[in-house]
Amino acid sequence: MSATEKSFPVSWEQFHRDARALAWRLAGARAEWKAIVCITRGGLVPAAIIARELGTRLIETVCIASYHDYNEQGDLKVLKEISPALLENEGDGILIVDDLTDTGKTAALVRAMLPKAHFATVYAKPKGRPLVDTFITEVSQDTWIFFPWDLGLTFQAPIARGSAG
Ligand SMILES: O=P(O)(O)OC[C@H]1O[C@H](OP(=O)(O)OP(=O)(O)O)[C@H](O)[C@@H]1O
Ligand code: HPA
Ligand SMILES: [Mg+2]
Repeated sequence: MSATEKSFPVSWEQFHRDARALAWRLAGARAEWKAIVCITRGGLVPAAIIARELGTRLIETVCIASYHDYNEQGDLKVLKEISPALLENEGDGILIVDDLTDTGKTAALVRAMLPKAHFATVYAKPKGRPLVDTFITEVSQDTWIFFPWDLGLTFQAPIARGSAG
């Protein structure tokens, strides 16, 4: 991915609110989803919240890794594929969930596995946006989203001291 200049830190409360907002939209898109396929690891957290809101009990994972060192994307590696039972009818009625789409490479790979599934992410950047059916918040391509599970409480330098700290 390209160099990121801005940061968008997300608290647990904000993530919960945004994932719940996504669930509201998905509830309006279809009466019932056959299953949720979540893209690990980031998709596990919104998938749990959405499954709770929509009453979905069948949850599958597709395990993909690509960002190895902070914001450096390497080759996409599929560590675990989707169960063949869920690949029937090209994924019609299946909901794919991830935390975000950035370049769209992960979304394109999973979309090819389930072409008729509905793809939902909590956050989207412009390059990935066309690959997603439903999302909540868009941030610019040069923004890095910091998820609550990657953050801790640290001292913040006063604004008057400037970025030098
Ligand atoms: O649109 P893209 O540029 O493909 O990037 C988006 C993907 O990158 C992150 O996953 P990552 O591969 O870092 O693994 P993780 O979910 O285990 O953190 C994120 O959770 C998305 O799945
Ligand atoms: O902006 C991001 N934040 C966290 N993980 C990511 N993986 C790709 N882009 C991002
Ligand atoms: Mg991921």
